[in-house]
Amino acid sequence: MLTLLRYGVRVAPGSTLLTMGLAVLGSLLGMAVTLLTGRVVGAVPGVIDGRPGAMALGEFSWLLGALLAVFVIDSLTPALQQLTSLTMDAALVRAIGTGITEPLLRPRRIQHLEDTEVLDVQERAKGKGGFHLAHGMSQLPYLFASRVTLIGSAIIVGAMFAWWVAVMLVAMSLVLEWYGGRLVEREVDVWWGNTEEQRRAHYLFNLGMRDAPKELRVFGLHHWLVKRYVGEWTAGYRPVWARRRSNAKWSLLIGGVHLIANGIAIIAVGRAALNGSLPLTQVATTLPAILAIGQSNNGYGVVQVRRGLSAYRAMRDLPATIETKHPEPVVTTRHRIETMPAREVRFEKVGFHYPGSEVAVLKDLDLTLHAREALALVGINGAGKSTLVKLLGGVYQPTSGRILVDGVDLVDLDLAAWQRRVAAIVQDFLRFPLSVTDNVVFGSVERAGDELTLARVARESGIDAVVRGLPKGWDTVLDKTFDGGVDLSGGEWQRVALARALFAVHAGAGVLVLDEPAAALDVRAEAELVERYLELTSGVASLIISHRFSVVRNADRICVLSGGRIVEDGTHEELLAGNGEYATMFRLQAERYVTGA
Ligand SMILES: Nc1ncnc2c1ncn2[C@@H]1O[C@H](COP(=O)(O)OP(=O)(O)OP(=O)(O)O)[C@@H](O)[C@H]1O
Repeated sequence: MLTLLRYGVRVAPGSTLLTMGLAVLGSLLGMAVTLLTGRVVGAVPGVIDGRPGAMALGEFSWLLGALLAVFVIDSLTPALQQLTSLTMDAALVRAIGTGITEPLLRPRRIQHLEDTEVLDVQERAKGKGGFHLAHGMSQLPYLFASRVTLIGSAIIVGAMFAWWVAVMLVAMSLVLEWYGGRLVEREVDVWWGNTEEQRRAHYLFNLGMRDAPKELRVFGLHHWLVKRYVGEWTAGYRPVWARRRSNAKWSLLIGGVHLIANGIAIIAVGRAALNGSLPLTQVATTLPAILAIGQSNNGYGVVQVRRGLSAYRAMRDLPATIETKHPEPVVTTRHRIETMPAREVRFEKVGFHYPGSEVAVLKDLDLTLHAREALALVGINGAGKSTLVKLLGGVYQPTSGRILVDGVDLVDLDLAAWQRRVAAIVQDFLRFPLSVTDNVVFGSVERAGDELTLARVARESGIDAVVRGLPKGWDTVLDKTFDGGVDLSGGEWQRVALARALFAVHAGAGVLVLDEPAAALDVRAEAELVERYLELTSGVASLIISHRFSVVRNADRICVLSGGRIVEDGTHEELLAGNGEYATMFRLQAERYVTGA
């Protein structure tokens, strides 16, 4: 509790302290109500009979007034506490969100995102089984309050009646809480997506709600989906119900023992009252205190806090785990990256296999991309073209060999600065559900307000015509689920992505990578792109990857990637004359077009 409290105070000092303060105040006021009630009840017979030495009516009225005042304040604190705890919660959710995402986003490479240990810590930080750190934090005030109530009420029972009763009740309450917590924990573990069927049910639910609206209708899968979902869901929750049944047995047993302990305490108080050894005030104070101890256990809260603590520890360990396993390169040398590459980017005997995989995607690959040159890279599916782009962008590091930019090894360059020099449209480029402007200027967010460049790239990429047709022009949100938003076609999106890359180039990027830029374009748009390709990329080193030879043949130079190496290198004409892989692939494609015609 104290660890989480410290975290809360660090992140949201005001609202955390207020929330905890109000929770503890609520408990103290509750106990004050118990004490005052005892005194009021104890004083009543004397006041009615007007016994000598008994409380005067005036004093009694004050006592009653005090009880009422404390009761009213006690009733108001939960509402206040809810307000402050909502504020605390908002601050915590924000802090936890950045606490988890920031360490994952910070590294310039992405190996850590495929590291199972990092992924595991990240999963735990997010809160396994839905037990988010924020949930743990939200239980903290109740747990603090229940502890204060437990201790305070035990003192009341001990001081006013008998310490053995107080000790017995506290021990029973803690045992019940501990055991209740264990039962909750076991049920939760079975509950939260831990069965294969639950995961499948979850997948089917998303399929129906979000992922496949068109296919489900086209293939008439509606009834199949509902039936399958119900089947998987029912099967998935069977272990949960089995666990619940077995839990209920134990809950009844331990709850029974707890009740017996409470019963013993109440009978003991009753006996003492009847034989005259316990005055009425003590009786009226002790009985509610006994009940308060009985109710102060909170097994669910304990589990929430315990799991919240484990999520907190994982979140705290996440940056260190990433830094230790995937240290960011420390750059000691200074280079003028703003002008790189002035001559070339050279892959020198580069070998690469993905983390966790033994398969070498690239083997001793040699390739030079000259400054201001348009180089096309071709190869069959899975040849490693996109992988090569990832290495060029520095998101992965070669497992052997090196990549030299103007003779400087990429590992000796400031990676963040180098990545700003590379503008790329990758195959699975991002489609931000934001305005068209945002989608384009994200190419170089520092130049976001540059209207001239925006207009220029709109012309060059051909999205000016698209934007003119949108209801709010550049401000239109590119996602139909937002008010006034629209959905673009695949080809229109591709132009937006092209505009984004061109925006980056005009903002100063020195390398332009176009990975399948024409895949979703219609024939005319493709022809336009091809026609303007060299013009668009003049002045930068550009690498274009495409299976369409109409796009590729215009490049200054074409390289064929096969078996992890560059096996052919030359102009379109040279490669055709060479009669190698390129010529075969080209003729196959050309033949199909000719036959089709
Ligand atoms: N993250 C990854 N982890 C493990 N293997 C991967 C990963 N990404 C790609 N691969 C493998 O690397 C090989 C090369 O993939 P890559 O995407 O670079 O091919 P490509 O030439 O771009 O193919 P395509 O023409 O289909 O786009 C493939 O065998 C692929 O399965």
